[in-house]
Amino acid sequence: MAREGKTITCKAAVAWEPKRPLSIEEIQVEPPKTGEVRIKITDTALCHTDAYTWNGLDSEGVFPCILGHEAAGIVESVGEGVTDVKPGDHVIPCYQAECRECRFCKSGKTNLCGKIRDATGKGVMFVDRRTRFSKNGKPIYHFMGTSTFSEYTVVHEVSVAKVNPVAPLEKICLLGCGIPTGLGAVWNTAKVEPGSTVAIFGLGTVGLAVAEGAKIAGATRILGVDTNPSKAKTAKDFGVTEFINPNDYEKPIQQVIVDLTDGGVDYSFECIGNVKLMRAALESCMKVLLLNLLVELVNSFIIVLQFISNVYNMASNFKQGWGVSVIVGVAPAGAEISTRPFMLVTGRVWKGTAFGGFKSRSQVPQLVEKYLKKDIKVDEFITHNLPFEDINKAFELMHDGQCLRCVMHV
Ligand SMILES: NC(=O)c1ccc[n+]([C@@H]2O[C@H](COP(=O)([O-])OP(=O)(O)OC[C@H]3O[C@@H](n4cnc5c(N)ncnc54)[C@H](O)[C@@H]3O)[C@@H](O)[C@H]2O)c1
Ligand SMILES: N[C@@H](CCC(=O)N[C@@H](CSCO)C(=O)NCC(=O)O)C(=O)O
Ligand SMILES: [Zn+2]
Ligand SMILES: [Zn+2]
Repeated sequence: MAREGKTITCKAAVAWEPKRPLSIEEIQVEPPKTGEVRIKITDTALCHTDAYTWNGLDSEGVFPCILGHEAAGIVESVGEGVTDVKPGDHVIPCYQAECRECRFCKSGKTNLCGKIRDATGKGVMFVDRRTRFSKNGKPIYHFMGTSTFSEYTVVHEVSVAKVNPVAPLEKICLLGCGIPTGLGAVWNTAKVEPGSTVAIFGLGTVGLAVAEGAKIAGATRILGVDTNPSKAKTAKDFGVTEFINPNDYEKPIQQVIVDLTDGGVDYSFECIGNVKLMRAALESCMKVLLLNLLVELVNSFIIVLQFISNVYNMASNFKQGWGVSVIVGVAPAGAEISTRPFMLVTGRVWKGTAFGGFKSRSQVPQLVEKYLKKDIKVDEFITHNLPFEDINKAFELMHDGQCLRCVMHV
């Protein structure tokens, strides 16, 4: 409390420039201004997107900056006008804001908020377009409005989800990005229904959360695609029913999936960030050929009841369209997707998702409650724990394909 209103000097992992190892530095963190909250970060994990920006692949990347956006902590102090949280509250900083007042928030059509997005994209705070971080007077920019690779960070009130203090911060930090993204891609964006067939490209935390979400939604076949053979066992634990390594096949991966599933899947999810695989995911979706339908009909005459049931199923397939493919992965700056327009004309639907379509301040606390009731997995995604000082090792672990999530205790 004694630090309230004063600049704090603390440790942070600074990204001075792309690809240069993060450097643990003593930095200055200014007090929060109007509508802002200063948080003591207790635990932070590394998401692939941090590595992506650090690699210089993000068109919005501003350096020097403090990366990190999957974390939990305790409110240290609040700026003027902040009413939603107070010092001592347990919180998850969210990279997607929810102001509940802007056109986007009120639309009911998106989980994205327009209020502070422009400022967070430029690495500054909304109220004065300046950064709260510096080292000996040199500004250090914010990242995704969160910058959790620091003992203390300043975020906008509209980006703070207040959570049940009973929940362990060292676990629920993961609910700041990867897990909600995967679950929400299935539940909110694709709206997978029971009995569906699903294909997931990329079995990192996001892809495995998609698998878990699909299993909970009642999908009966869940195909998991990854070039890392060691993912086969983990994938099964998260609900994947068939593991596919594209390197084991001569054919393009979409053909492998179409052949395995009698025409394609109902839903596919790209969780890698590779535009070629985004195309493959779309083209893995169901194509119902007229010939298939005729064969089905002939077979159906065998038993009248079966006929009625098959006709009903086919009719519902028509109503549902022929497959929804959701882009979750974040592609490098400048990359573009392509496919034959015919793929869409004949019924496939291409969608994308940010934070799984969840409204951050309202729904992250609900996900924490789900975790406490053991309705969703979280602990199982934590494969490594490291002291904050070893943050560069977390990047190496992710690069080597050895880890799902590495939590750093700050
Ligand atoms: N849209 C969103 O809101 C959102 C949120 C979080 C993460 N992301 C993005 O989702 C993606 C996944 O994130 P993550 O943290 O799970 O990453 P991760 O690095 O842990 O997992 C990626 C997986 O893809 C596999 N892979 C890589 N190249 C492959 C290939 N050519 N074929 C098949 N498999 C391949 C890897 O082996 C790994 O298992 C990233 O692009 C990340 O930036 C998006
Ligand atoms: N800044 C990049 C795009 C990065 C991106 O797409 N981020 C995802 C979240 S990744 C979380 O790990 C996202 O939600 N985007 C929507 C948003 O940032 O508002 C670029 O400029 O291409
Ligand atoms: Zn808003
Ligand atoms: Zn993330």
